[in-house]
Amino acid sequence: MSHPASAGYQSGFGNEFATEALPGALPAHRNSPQRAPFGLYAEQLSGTAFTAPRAHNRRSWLYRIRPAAMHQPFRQVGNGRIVSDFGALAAPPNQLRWDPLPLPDAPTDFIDGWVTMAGNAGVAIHLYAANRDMHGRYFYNADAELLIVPQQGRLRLATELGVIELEPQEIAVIPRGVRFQVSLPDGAARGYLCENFGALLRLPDLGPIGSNGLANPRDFLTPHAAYEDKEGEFELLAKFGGNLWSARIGHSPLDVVAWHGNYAPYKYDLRHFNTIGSISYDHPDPSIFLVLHAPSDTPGVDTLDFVIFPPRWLAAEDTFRPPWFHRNVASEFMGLIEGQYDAKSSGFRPGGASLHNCMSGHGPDAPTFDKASASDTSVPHKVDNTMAFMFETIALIRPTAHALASPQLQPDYYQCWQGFPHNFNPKA
Ligand SMILES: O=C(O)Cc1cc(O)ccc1O
Ligand SMILES: [Fe+2]
Repeated sequence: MSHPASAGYQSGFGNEFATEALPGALPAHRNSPQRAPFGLYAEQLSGTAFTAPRAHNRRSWLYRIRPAAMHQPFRQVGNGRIVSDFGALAAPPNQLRWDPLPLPDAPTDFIDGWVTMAGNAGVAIHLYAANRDMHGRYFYNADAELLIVPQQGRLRLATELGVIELEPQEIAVIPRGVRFQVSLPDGAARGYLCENFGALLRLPDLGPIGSNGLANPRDFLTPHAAYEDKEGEFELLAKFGGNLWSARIGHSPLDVVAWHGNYAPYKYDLRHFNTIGSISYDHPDPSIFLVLHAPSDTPGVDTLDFVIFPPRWLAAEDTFRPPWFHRNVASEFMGLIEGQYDAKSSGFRPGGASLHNCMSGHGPDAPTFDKASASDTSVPHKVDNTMAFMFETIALIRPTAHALASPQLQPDYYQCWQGFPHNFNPKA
């Protein structure tokens, strides 16, 4: 398998990067010289407490044409279909599944295209569907870091710290506070978003797996510095305290000419995931598919797990190979980027979503159960052309009113677990 090299990006997870779009723009050996090079303003962007332990401390130094403080006052604007209060409704214990969100008819940019599906204190889960570029409009999120999972159409993420070109089967993370603008090279785009309110996403420990495997750090890519030196009548939009606020700004805020530090956006190609599984018997817990997680203060318990189900070989003998029937203390919101998910024969479509909340029974649908119960497990089988994912959290994932009233909600989802025959025969 070969994929394009990391041309145009700096590689590594959480590294101390250093990059300048103009040679000499990055001050040497100090952050805040009396006068920064080329008349730039030095500015620190902190993503963790100043005193966070070194291993978790994230901040970057930005050398920019104008300080970030230079804009008109913010005024509150409508939140559109973005919801931040997840306590208002009773969350049903039903298994829920949605068809894909249709692409919009009216002109809709990446921010206007957010529809909040569900959330809790640790995460907010949205879909986006958009058909036009953010014209003269820049956005930042003071509430969370933003995990972007495109499903259809590429995204061009022009951020303060450089440009990320993103396509389906890749993900990006934009740190809290980083200003950015999204354009759509394919004219339309759709996908999933997860706001992470908890600890910053990090790579999991590997335990007995050893020093390599799952998502390898070198496959995470951070852009080089790139800046716009542009004056005009622009809008700076902020998501702050759950609400949207708008300010006029007379220049592009993407004016960072050089930066260094470890608080920066990144992308990762899910096709590079080193998938590990059983080569003897039994289907392991899905924690082996963990890409990134946000740990809580309790060891082993996460406020967000980002898990994928990539193409892989199934080789376990005398084993029911697809996901088993189960109930978990964790709550699971799933999406499908491409192909078919191996626990479901139909109905879970690319761009669609499902929600199996705390202790709600779920697992293979009836046709999948029948097929896997009868398959020949003496030969390996490749699950191919597929990419599903899961946002899993320790807290209940509470669907929004919109999600529960959505025309995409499948009222007959429960049917896929009806009609399992009574096979029990104590005399067999
Ligand atoms: O519900 C799901 O499909 C996700 C899932 C997959 C798996 O292989 C084991 C447990 C689990 O929750
Ligand atoms: Fe599950």
